[in-house]
Order: sequence, then structure tokens, then C-alpha cells
Amino acid sequence: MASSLELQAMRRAIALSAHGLGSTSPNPPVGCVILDATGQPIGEGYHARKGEAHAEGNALLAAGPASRGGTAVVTLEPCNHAGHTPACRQLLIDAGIARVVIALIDPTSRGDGGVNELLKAGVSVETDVLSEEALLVLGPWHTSLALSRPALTWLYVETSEGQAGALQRIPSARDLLLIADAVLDADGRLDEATPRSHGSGMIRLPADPHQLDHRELLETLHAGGVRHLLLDGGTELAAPFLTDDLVDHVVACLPDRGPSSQPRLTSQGVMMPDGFQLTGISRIPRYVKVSAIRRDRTGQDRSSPLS
Ligand SMILES: Nc1nc(O)c(N)c(N[C@@H]2O[C@H](COP(=O)(O)O)[C@@H](O)[C@H]2O)n1
Repeated sequence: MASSLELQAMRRAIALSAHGLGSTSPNPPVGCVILDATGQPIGEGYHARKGEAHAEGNALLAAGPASRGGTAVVTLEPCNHAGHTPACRQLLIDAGIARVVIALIDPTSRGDGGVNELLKAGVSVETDVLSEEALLVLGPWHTSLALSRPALTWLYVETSEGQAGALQRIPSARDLLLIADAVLDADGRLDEATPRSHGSGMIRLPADPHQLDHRELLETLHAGGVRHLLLDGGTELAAPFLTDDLVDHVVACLPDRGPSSQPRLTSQGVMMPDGFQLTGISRIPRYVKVSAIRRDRTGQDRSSPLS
């Protein structure tokens, strides 16, 4: 059973992994903490971008030789393939790590996953440690793999005319750009959510998204490495995606109209489409921000990290 120091380290690894949101795709955002043989944290790291070191490599680099006999606490199963970087399980074995604590098994493990190789090398392994909490960050990547399309967040602001894109109207709504890979607005503009965050060539966006229907667009984006798409616009933008049950999260910004006012009714109902459950509510200047998740997707993707 994971010790209390290991659980603390896992929660820190989960938090660190969120530094990779919006830049690691098509790779997952992963965090890792190395504990020495006495259980003290001596190194930590996260995966920042495809083509760069994985979380385990970064954490081992920071920990140095004191990692011998220690524990690696990592949010995703160490990889078992040498790709852009050496196999993480081998880095851990070579560093003399005695125990590996893992939140989630990698659904893309090639052949035998890293766990089997670690066990064969005599490393003690524990899996499924705080896996639900790890999905706070890995959720959209996980959903995208399971559904072969980007996870989809629909962001809107309620206006006197109905619903509209929020990014141009509400400065703090722009925080959502930090966790998405790409953003589509009501005029059909499709951009990398944070320009150049993924590194050159790591995600590819279609030059003319107008030519594609909504399903083709999602397929093309997924093939191009996009794992989380933000839709910024009113019901007209979201309608085809909602009709085909392709929206995973909704973030609605409701203006303060004073303590007594008439609700705005839209084709989607009063606020959230059917089938969504609230996951977070926060106050931002002049608005309340309401986050919701598609109910049957809670197993894979519990909520958006900024909900
Ligand atoms: N355990 C682990 N830590 C990380 O930091 C990671 N980025 C991954 N990713 C896994 O490896 C695949 C990407 O490999 P390359 O970087 O392209 O060589 C990715 O699909 C995950 O399976 N795992």
C-alpha cells in the first residue's frame, strides 16, 4: 500500500503534470517525483513537449545519484519504448530505483508495458494510486484516446442576445487557452490555443477548416495530434457537436444581472444542455463561471483542471 509520503508525492506529481497542459499533445501531460531511500523528495519533473524528456527523465536528472534505492512516483506508467527519448522504465532501472508508484496505466503501452519490465528487473511496483485525481490532468488526453477525437470544451458567455464567444469579452476566460491545444471560434477561425506552445510540427491544423464538416474536422485534428479543442462561441457553433454528443465539457460565463432578473432561455435550455452535470462554480469579476461535464464521461475525464 502506498505510504503517506508517497501519496503526498503523487499529489505533487499530479499538480506538476498540469504545467504540461496545452503543450505536450499528442503526448500526455505527466508528472514525477523522486523520493530517496528514506522517503524524502529529492527531485521532480514533468513532460513539457513531445520530443523533449519525459517526466521521469527530468525528475531523475534533478534527483541525481541519491535516487539509488529510492522511489519514483509518477502519474502515468513509465514507457517501455525508445522513441523521441529513451524508455523511461530503463532510465529508472539504470538509476537504481527500487520502487515505482503509478497512478494510471498507459493505454498506449506498446507490447508489454513498462510495469512488466520493471517487475522483471526486480523493482517493486504499485499501480492505481490516486488514479481518479490524476485524471484531473490526464483526463482530456485519456478521453481523446478512448474516443479517437479531441476532447471538446465548449466555452460561452451569456449575453442579452443569447450566447456568444467568451474569449474576447472576458479576460479571465483566456486562462482556458492555456490548457487546450487548439481553439475554434464562431467565425470559423482555428488556431493553436497558445501560439507555438507545442513546438514546431508537433500538432497540425487544417488550413481551411470551413471545407470540413464537424466530424471530419475532429478526425483531422486528432490525426494532427490535437487532444483538446476549445470551442469559443454561441449555440450556433456548438449545435452540431452537441447534437452528435461530441461535447465533453461546458464552461458558461453568466453575467450578474442583479438579484432579481428574468432567465435567458435558449435552444439548449436555461444554462447547460441535457446530460451535463456541474463540476465547479467560481466567481470572476462581473460573472459567475460554471463548469460541467458530460455525465457518462466521468469515468475517463472527471473535470477540466480549471473548473
Ligand atoms: N510515463 C510517461 N512519461 C511521460 O513524461 C510521457 N510523455 C509518457 N508518454 C508515453 O510515451 C509516448 C510518447 O513517446 P515519445 O515521447 O513520442 O517517444 C506517449 O504516447 C505515452 O505513451 N509516458
